[in-house]
Amino acid sequence: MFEEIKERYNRILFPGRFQPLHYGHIEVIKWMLNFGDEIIIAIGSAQKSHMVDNPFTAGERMVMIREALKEEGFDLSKFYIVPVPDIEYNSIWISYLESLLPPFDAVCSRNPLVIRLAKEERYDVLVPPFFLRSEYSGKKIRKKMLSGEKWESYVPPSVARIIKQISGIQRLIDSSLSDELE
Ligand SMILES: Nc1ncnc2c1ncn2[C@@H]1O[C@H](COP(=O)(O)OP(=O)(O)OP(=O)(O)O)[C@@H](O)[C@H]1O
Ligand SMILES: NC(=O)c1ccc[n+]([C@@H]2O[C@H](COP(=O)(O)O)[C@@H](O)[C@H]2O)c1
Repeated sequence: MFEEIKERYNRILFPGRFQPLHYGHIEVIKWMLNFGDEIIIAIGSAQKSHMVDNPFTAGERMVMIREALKEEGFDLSKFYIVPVPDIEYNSIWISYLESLLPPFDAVCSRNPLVIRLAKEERYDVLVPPFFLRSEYSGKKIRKKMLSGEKWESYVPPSVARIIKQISGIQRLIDSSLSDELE
């Protein structure tokens, strides 16, 4: 049986790490706007940066997301972009989000843990289709950055520009090195 999805939500929560924001996220955002009036983009793992899986700071990710939304022609007044540090307490993560964020009435994610936690707190969950996941994936984009392959076409131009301004590729390379010096 299909789960009931309301036709329209006031505010949809979209959590992610956005390391970095890529065109897959842009497609998910376009898709979500068919279901909701406003979107809260929660920048998860906000405390993490300078790591091979999480190279960019929450502030850098916030600027990337805002600039990309502007560049892609979205109406910024429909968006909240909020950094959210992780907590070591999954069972209260949704209440933690409720205490930090504007009220939301649905959650959009493909992450099984996020889906589970949202459903347990009785939120409607919107699961987007995969948009060209073979290419639009943070992990694959970071891998290309590390191996010197072309990565720029997978992210909006403003995101590529910001990554270059902050010497993000060198940071990623440095983050991947061990301290086992010869
Ligand atoms: N190409 C895509 N199509 C549909 N959903 C996507 C796509 N890429 C990411 N998502 C979804 O967007 C949300 C936020 O994703 P996230 O910021 O972790 O990006 P990611 O590409 O999955 O990154 P990583 O590979 O670093 O885990 C998750 O629910 C994820 O499943
Ligand atoms: N206990 C917690 O703090 C908790 C639980 C579930 C998801 N999250 C965060 O939400 C974000 C989910 O994003 P992804 O779907 O991109 O993994 C991540 O930053 C993840 O760490 C945190």
